[in-house]
Amino acid sequence: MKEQCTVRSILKELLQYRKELILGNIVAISATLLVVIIPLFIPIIVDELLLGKDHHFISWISEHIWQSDTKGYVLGVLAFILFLRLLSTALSILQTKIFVSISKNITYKMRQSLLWHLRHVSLKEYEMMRVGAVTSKLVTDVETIDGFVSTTISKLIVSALILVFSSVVLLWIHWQLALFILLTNPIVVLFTVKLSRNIGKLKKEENKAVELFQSSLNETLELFHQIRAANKEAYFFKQSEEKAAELKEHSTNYGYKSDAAMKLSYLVFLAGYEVFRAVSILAVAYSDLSVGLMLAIFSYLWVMVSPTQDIINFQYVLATAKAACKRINMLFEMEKEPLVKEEVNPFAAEEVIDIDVRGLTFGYREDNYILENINMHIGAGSKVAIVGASGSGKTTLANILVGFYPLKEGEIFYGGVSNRRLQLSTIRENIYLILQHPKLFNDTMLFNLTLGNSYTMEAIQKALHIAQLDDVIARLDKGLETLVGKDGIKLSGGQRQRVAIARMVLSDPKVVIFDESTSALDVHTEAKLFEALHDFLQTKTVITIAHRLSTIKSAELIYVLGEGRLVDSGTPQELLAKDESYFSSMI
Ligand SMILES: Nc1ncnc2c1ncn2[C@@H]1O[C@H](COP(=O)(O)OP(=O)(O)OP(=O)(O)O)[C@@H](O)[C@H]1O
Repeated sequence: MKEQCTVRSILKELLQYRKELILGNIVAISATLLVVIIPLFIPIIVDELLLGKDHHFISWISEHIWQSDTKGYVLGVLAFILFLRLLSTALSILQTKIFVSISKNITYKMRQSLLWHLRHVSLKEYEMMRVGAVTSKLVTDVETIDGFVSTTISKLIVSALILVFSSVVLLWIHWQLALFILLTNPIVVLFTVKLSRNIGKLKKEENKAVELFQSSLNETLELFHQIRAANKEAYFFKQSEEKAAELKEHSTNYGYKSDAAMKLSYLVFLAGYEVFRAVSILAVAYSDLSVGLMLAIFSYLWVMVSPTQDIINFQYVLATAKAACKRINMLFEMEKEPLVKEEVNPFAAEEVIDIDVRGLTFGYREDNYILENINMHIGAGSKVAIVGASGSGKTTLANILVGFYPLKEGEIFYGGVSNRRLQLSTIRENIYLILQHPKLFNDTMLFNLTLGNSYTMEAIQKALHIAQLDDVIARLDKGLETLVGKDGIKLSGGQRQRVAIARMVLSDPKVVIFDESTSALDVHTEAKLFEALHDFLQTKTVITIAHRLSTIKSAELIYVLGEGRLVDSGTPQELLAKDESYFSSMI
């Protein structure tokens, strides 16, 4: 599906199912025709068997099929009508199966393309994203589209055909009466077009209220631990309750107003129906219309009720679909990561690579630079540290190096290839950033280590050993199969950091960036960890960001950041030799 939701794009998508649509409509039309012809039997039976008027039907049956008395003919026709209804029901079940699978396929594709878009959304968009708002669009709004698609394909053509068929029969029975009925019908449709516009707006407001409620609840549940720690449950749940109350308001508004609008439209139709009935009785009194045919007209008027209502409702469904599309498009409008045509992949080679940063200037907002004119060289296989006061831009620099944000000013060369010629995802695949607060999935320890990739048990054991986790796993009741709880709540901060390190070992990247990744470990465990990591990191380019001297004392080169600028650099010995270096102040 195209990355935009419009009624036109949905209809275009529908055309992909031409064959199924044609088959479904043939089945649907057959199912309807079978029931629509039933009212024709009534006038014939009434006129021929009760009023003695001849329509040549009974005489035809007695001549070609079988001879019987009144009772026999009535029972025979009854059996035939029941058979028609049974057949029609079977066909309409088949029709539903065909149409439901088309509409579900279309909405599945829409969800698929929304998920694809979300997967490629830039980190900047993601940072401001409200999860509840996104899920409500993916669930509620796409469901609204589903309603539109299924109504359109299953009802529109069939309803139109029934109306045409019934009109032809009415014209055949009594053309003056039929013209009167057919010409007054559009008034109902016009009346409903007006009403449906407002209903579309109400639906949009209702879906928006669902979104706000879902966002608020999501956030409250996500941060429940923090909320409880701050003893703020009452405040946050009250907020969700308020959103639920607003949702109630909007749903009530939409629920009863849309129903009232449909009922009003139906009332106008029924009023017309009563008028037509009265006029039909007059037609029997003042023209040659027979009582049997008058009953047939009544039946056909009744046959027309449901398709007319479907066509009326279609306008409401169309209005709500347009509203849902507008909301879905908000997701499609989210900026994606830039697409770069990649010609060379410096990471494809076996060797370890260097990183060269030239004139890097960056701000999360255009008017506020966090990093200014950074130049640094990180040699292939070297061990470099970045230090600086809190807020000086170290994490921002790490995020840029690992390809989280596209660059506007300056360039970074990875193994001699500019970032402008590389997809951000390629950079991320090869450079591993270990965060200070790694996120864990509410799944098993094993899943949190492998993230769904398959590794040999030997590789996993080795990674656990390097990350100083073997004792931790041994103490867990189900070992690697132990569930770690929401965001790894069952593990300590230091254990979570070590899980992230084990993940990195398993993924075996070319470059590793530690961003305060061992800050929660005691100095003794940290030392043991780096000792175990020593051989593994030997062939990799390593960048370490830390506030603690113990973490970076073995670095070959140290860069010092101050308020977004590179203020100093050198070996630990060189920096220590200076009286006023930031590095000296760490001791
Ligand atoms: N995603 C973001 N959007 C907007 N501003 C941000 C974002 N991340 C960080 N900043 C801002 O950028 C500045 C530098 O933050 P950064 O996290 O890079 O510093 P740091 O040196 O790593 O600090 P610390 O040592 O405390 O981790 C801060 O002023 C922060 O408010």
